Amino acid sequence: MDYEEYFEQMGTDTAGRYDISPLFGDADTFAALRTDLCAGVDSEPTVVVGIDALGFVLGSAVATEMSVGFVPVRQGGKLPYPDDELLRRDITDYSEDAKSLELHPDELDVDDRALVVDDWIETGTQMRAATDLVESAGASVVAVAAIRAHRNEGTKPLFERYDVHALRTGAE
Ligand SMILES: O=P(O)(O)OC[C@H]1O[C@H](OP(=O)(O)OP(=O)(O)O)[C@H](O)[C@@H]1O
Ligand SMILES: Nc1ncnc2[nH]cnc12
Repeated sequence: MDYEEYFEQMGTDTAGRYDISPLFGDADTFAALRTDLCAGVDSEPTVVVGIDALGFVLGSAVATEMSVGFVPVRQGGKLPYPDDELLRRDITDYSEDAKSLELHPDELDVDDRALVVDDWIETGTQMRAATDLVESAGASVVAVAAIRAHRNEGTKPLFERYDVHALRTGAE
C-alpha cells in the first residue's frame, strides 16, 4: 500500500497529530504495513530496536517479519536498573516536552546490526537519541524505518548517516 492509503485510515487531533492506531486494528492494513516497512531493507539486520511507545508496536511486528529479536528503547525511569547500569539521553522533541530515553546496553551485542523503528520522525530528536544509544552500546545501526520521516535540519544527520526507510519523506 502507498502512504496515501495509510494516511486515509489515520485519525487526527486538533493539533494535527495523526493517530496511527487504526492502522494496527485492521489485520490486512497491519500486515501490509509491516511488509512495507521491511521493503527495501537489504542490510540484513540482526535485531530490531523500537522506540517507546508506538515504535514497540511497529518494531516488534517488523522483528517478527524479519525473524530477528526485538530490543526496546524505553522512556526514562521505566527500566528496573540503577542509573549507572543504563545508557540515557535527555531530549526535547517536537512536543517541546523534556523527556529521556534509556537502553540497557546488555540487550545488544557489539556485532549486532540494528534496524531502528519508530512510527514518525518529525524533528528527528527521538530517532537521533535512539541511534546514539545503540551505537553507545557498541552495536551498529544499519537502517532506520518509520511510516513518515520529515526532511529538515534535525533529520538531516539521519538521512546522511543511515538508510532511512519511510513510506513518505518530504519537508512538510
Ligand atoms: O522526531 P521527533 O520530534 O522526535 O518526533 C517523533 C516522535 O514523536 C512521537 O513520540 P511520542 O513520544 O509523542 O509518542 P508515543 O509515545 O505515542 O510514541 C513519535 O512516536 C516519535 O517517537
Ligand atoms: N503521530 C504524529 N503525527 C504528526 N506529527 C507527529 N510528530 C510526531 N508524531 C507525530
